[in-house]
Amino acid sequence: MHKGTARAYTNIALIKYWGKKDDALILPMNNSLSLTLDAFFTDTTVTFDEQYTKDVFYLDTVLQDEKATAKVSRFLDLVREKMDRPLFATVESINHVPTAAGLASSASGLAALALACNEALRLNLSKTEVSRLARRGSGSACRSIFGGFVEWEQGTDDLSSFARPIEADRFEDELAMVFILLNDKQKDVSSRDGMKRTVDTSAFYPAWVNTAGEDLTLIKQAIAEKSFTKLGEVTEANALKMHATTLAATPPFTYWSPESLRAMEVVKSLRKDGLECYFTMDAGPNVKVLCKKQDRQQIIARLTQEFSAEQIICALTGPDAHSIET
Ligand SMILES: O=C(O)C[C@@](O)(CF)CCOP(=O)(O)OP(=O)(O)O
Repeated sequence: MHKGTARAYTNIALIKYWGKKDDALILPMNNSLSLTLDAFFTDTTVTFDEQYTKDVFYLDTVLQDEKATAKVSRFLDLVREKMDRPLFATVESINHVPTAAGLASSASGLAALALACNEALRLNLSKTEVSRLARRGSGSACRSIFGGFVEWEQGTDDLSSFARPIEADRFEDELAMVFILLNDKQKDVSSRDGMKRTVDTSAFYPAWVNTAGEDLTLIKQAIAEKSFTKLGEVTEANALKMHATTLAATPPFTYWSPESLRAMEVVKSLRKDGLECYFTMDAGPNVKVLCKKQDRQQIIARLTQEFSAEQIICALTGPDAHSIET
């Protein structure tokens, strides 16, 4: 029996990954850059055992169905390629994410699974190699191997596509991200399906790829200069451009709900009142507010006038993924 447990944290992209150059290897069209956060993380235990006759997957102690287990098995097959004697495994993931949140925890989940496999099988993979492995599970997961600011180098093949931490002289410690959780009934298009439809059909998509490269340069300058204004402006603009591509897809779609739009307007009015903050959004209706750590209490106070307290969750920057003793 080979057992390992690891913890990995959620990351939110400031420069988005939105579109694959290679679906099978999960190679992106552009580099992305994210901030790893401390408030949401996944603990994953993987146990490989000669006795097991199939892969089994528990998420938050609930036995998962065929489809969810198949996704984990596809990932485990990558690990089994590295084993002299391939074994089946039991995977147990606990998401420390508010369940009502509907927050995508696939990034922290797959990152934790990759690191847990490295521990269980004593593969002695470097963090870069674990990031590369996690990428094969879910693109954004490769960024959750590292804490703070992280850049995913798009690369040109499996070997050259992985994430690396960005040295920022602890600028990340001056920041906070306040989540506005807007649970909408509508079934969102998954990020995987959404980006595929966009790449395949959206007239706006080529412009997105071009400007994403420029935005990355600008945001790295902002980090180097510790300019929060520049960081926020580029982050907000990049998210708006990414979401604009979905409107020109066939069939068109958007992740924005009426409440998302209201939340974005609230962020703009906070800025007008001198409380500097910027929003970003991913493949769902939730709105994430990037602000200075020192302003977070004032911003939370204003947001709880507009939304209920349980909809507001504050995160600070988070650490590298790491193994944990169970
Ligand atoms: O995180 C970002 O850069 C932006 C997004 O969150 C969406 F806004 C994309 C996440 O995509 P992911 O779930 O990693 O897709 P996969 O590779 O098909 O599994």
